[in-house]
Formats: sequence, structure tokens, C-alpha cells
Amino acid sequence: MPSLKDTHPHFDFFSADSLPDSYTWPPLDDHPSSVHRSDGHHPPVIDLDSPDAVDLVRRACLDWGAFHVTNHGVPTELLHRVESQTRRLFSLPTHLKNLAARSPDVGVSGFGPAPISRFFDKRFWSEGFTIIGSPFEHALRLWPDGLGHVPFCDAMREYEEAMEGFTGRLMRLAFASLGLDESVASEFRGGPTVIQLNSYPPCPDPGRAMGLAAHTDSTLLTVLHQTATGLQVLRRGGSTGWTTVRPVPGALVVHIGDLLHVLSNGRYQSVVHRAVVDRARHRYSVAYLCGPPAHVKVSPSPTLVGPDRAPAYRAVVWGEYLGLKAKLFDRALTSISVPCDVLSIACFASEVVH
Ligand SMILES: O=C(O)CCC(=O)C(=O)O
Ligand SMILES: [Fe+2]
Repeated sequence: MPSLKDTHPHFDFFSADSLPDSYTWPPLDDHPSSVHRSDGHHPPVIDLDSPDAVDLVRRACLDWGAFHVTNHGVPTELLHRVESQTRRLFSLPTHLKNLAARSPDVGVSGFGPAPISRFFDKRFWSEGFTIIGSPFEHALRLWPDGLGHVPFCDAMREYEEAMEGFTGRLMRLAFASLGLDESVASEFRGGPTVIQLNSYPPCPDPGRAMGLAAHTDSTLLTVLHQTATGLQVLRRGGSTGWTTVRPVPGALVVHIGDLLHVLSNGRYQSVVHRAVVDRARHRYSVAYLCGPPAHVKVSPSPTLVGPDRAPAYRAVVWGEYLGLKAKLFDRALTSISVPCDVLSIACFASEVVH
């Protein structure tokens, strides 16, 4: 049962020399940097220019639900600039960041703890800043004098443009890897832009703190930029526990989200992931959340449905799914699954009718 706390007072992470009780999670025996996996037990690195890219993406989606991409076409200089502007934003004093806080009236954009934190009794050792559309209004509150907001807004706008191109290419690859017509991927492009900036300050007791608890993303695909260790993924169906996804210089991490899970009729499963924290290092990550345009219904692709493979999920638009996630969290996907008995009745009925 979620604790559904409405707000968390913003906490000054840098003044803490020990972990307050409200941030102390039970010790996790699979927690964090003790997990070192040898090669072959790590999401693969895929060169987007490889002639085998489609097969490599299929294998990675089936095995991990996550992979690294190189030759993605996003300039290194832009990645550095986005990271340094993220750092600049989170290093503002707390009272200034609170001027751009998320509020229920203004929606989910702005500064604050991760929205999923309200499902947990313990707090996350992190701060987030969610950008939906233009960051201009929030940025102007954070840097009210002069042109301080300009480099931040420029970097985010350029990143958004670069991500639109990159995720278009990725979606075509993902479609091809499922044996679907690549041109249909364009129907799922042009959705609202969402960029999630995350900050994980150094933590006095990282073994008992949680940066961001286990979750799946409510997206088609998520592209994560990280330059420090902290991301962990759970390999589905395996018994290997959490795998630390070490940053690969210059590469971007791709996650399968719940909506691609639905579209693929469960063939590709959304990846469960979390972020852990470090005693000395302040980590930042930038997630680009790629979803469909507001009116586009996502349902299992007809090509992946047949007499022996009934549709496992009903159709949803992104807004409805986000609403379900905000209410049900990790039960959202199950809530749109089509129960087997309904399927067999439907199959039986169609056999009787035809
Ligand atoms: O910071 C990370 O590594 C993970 C971030 C994440 O999962 C998210 O923003 O949804
Ligand atoms: Fe995530």
C-alpha cells in the first residue's frame, strides 16, 4: 500500500553527516557496488552503424531490456554541455530550487523528489527536475537576473532536438527487430518531450540509502545519459540479481519501457531498474522519456497477435497509462492486461460466430 505522502520537504543533502531515519532503507544484500559482473553479464554495447544492429537490438531486448548505443549521432560536446547545465541547476541553493518546485496545480514539471517516491515509506537520496516541453518558465525563476537561464534552456532544447532524431532511428530499429514494418514506427513519433534530470549527492551511508527505487519507465523507450556508476538493472527471468550498468564512455543507455512491452505483446519486457548512491561521488543522470503522441493508442501490434498468440494487453494512450502508473505504480501494466479467461471466451465466441 503506498504511503501517498503528498509532499516531501526539500532536504539539504550536503548538511547531513549521517543518514536520517527517514532516508534509511533496510540493508540490501544485493546492494550496490559489491555487484561486479564479468563480461557477458552486462547489457551489450551496440554500434548503431553495425550491419547486424537489428539482430543485436533484438537479442539485447530479449535478454536484458536494456543496452548501450554507440555511434548514436549525438555530439559529445552537447552531452557534456547538458551534464554541466544539469550540475549547474542542482548546485543552486535549495531555497532557489524551491521556486521551481513541482506543484499539483502546475503538473509534474519542475524540481522535487521523484514522483514515485510517494509509493515508499523511506525517502530517496536524490533530487529530480522534470522538463515537459519548454523549461523556460522554470529556468527564469531559477535565474531571474540577466541571461543565466539562456545556457540551460539552449542545452535542453538542443538535446531535445538531438533526441528526437536519435529516438526516431531507435524506434525504426526496434520495430525491425520485432519483424514489424519500420515505416509504422513514424506513427509513434512526435510525442510530448519529457526530460528528467536526476541528481544523486554523495551519501554518508550508501549501503543503506536508495537513490531511486526499482521501477519500470512508462515510456516506449528511455534514453539515459550517465557518466558515473549508479544505474542497476534486473535481468528478467534470471536469478542473477541486480547488475550494475557501468557507463561506457560516449555511449547512451536505452531502456525498454512499459509501452513497448505492450506494443510487442510482451515479447520485449520493460526493464526493472534503480539507482544506487556513492559515498564520495555526486552523480547526475539525464533521462529522455520517449512516448507516443497524446492521441495515439498503443496496443499489441496485429503482426504479433495470432490464433496462438492472443493480445495480452488492451489499448492505452500515454496519458491514461501515466494516470494508471501514478495510481497503481508497479501494478499498472497488470491492470491493462487481458485476463486469459476473457481471451478464451473471446476466442471461443469468435469460433462460434465464424
Ligand atoms: O539515474 C539513473 O540511473 C536512473 C534514472 C531513472 O531511472 C529515471 O529517471 O527514470
Ligand atoms: Fe527510470
